[in-house]
Amino acid sequence: MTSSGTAVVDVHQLRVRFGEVEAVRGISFGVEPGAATALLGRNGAGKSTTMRVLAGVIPPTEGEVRVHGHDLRRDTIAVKRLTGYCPDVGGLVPRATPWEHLQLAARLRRLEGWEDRARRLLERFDLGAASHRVTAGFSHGMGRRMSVILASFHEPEVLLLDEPFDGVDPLGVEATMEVIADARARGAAVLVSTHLRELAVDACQEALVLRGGSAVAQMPASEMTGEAGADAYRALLD
Ligand SMILES: Nc1ncnc2c1ncn2[C@@H]1O[C@H](COP(=O)(O)OP(=O)(O)OP(=O)(O)O)[C@@H](O)[C@H]1O
Repeated sequence: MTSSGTAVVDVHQLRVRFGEVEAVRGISFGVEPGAATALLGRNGAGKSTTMRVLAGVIPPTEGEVRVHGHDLRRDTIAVKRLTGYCPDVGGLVPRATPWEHLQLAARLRRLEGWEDRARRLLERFDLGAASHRVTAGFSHGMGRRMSVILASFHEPEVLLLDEPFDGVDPLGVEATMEVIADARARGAAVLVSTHLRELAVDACQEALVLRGGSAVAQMPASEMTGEAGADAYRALLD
C-alpha cells in the first residue's frame, strides 16, 4: 500500500495542523487503481481530516499529495474533477430534492445522458420514491445513502467515502458495497473511512489504522477478520 509510482492516490508525509492541534502527523500511503483502502481508528484519529485533504476541502499543512500525478496543492481543480467525495456530515442542500442534486451535479460536471444512471442509482439505494422530496425531511440514513450516490454519480477515478455506513440499513450497506465494487472494477481508487471494522474488511482489501494522527498499521484487511482480527485491532488502538 505504500506508494509504488503507479498509485492513483499518493500521499507522502502528510501533516495537517489546526492551530495547536496536529490532526495528521506525517502519514504516507498509496492506493492503486482498482484497490480499496479502509481508514480505521477511534474518534479524533485523523480519518476525516485526511479525507478532507484528499477531497481538496482543506489544504495540507505539510507533505505531498498526488492524484493521478496531479499535485493537489497546485492542481486542486484537476484533482476535484477526478474525485467523488461523500463527507462525514452535511453536503446536501436541505431545500433541494435528490433529483435536483443530481441535475446540478450533472450540469457542473458536464455529464451527458445522465438520467438513466441517476434513476438506477436512486432505485438501487431505495430512494426512487423520495426522488422529488426535499432532503431536509430525510432521515440520517437516507442522507448518508444520498451522499454516497452523489459521490459516485460521475464515476470518479477516486472515490472517497467518509463514514458511508453510519446509521445505514442493510439494503443501504449492500448498495454501498456495490458502488465500491463497481468503482474498483473500472479501475478507480477507493478510500473508506469507518468505525465498523467488519464492514471495512468486506469493502476493502487494505487497511490503514490511524491513532492520534499517526499511522500505527498498514495491513491486508483480511488480517482484521473474526475474533483474532478484532483483538489485533483493539491492541492497535490501546
Ligand atoms: N477544523 C478543525 N479545527 C480544529 N481542530 C480540528 C478541526 N478538524 C478536526 N480537528 C481535530 O483534529 C483531530 C482529528 O479529527 P478528525 O475529524 O480528522 O478525526 P476522525 O478520525 O475523523 O474522528 P471521528 O471518528 O470522530 O470522525 C481531532 O482532535 C479534532 O478535534
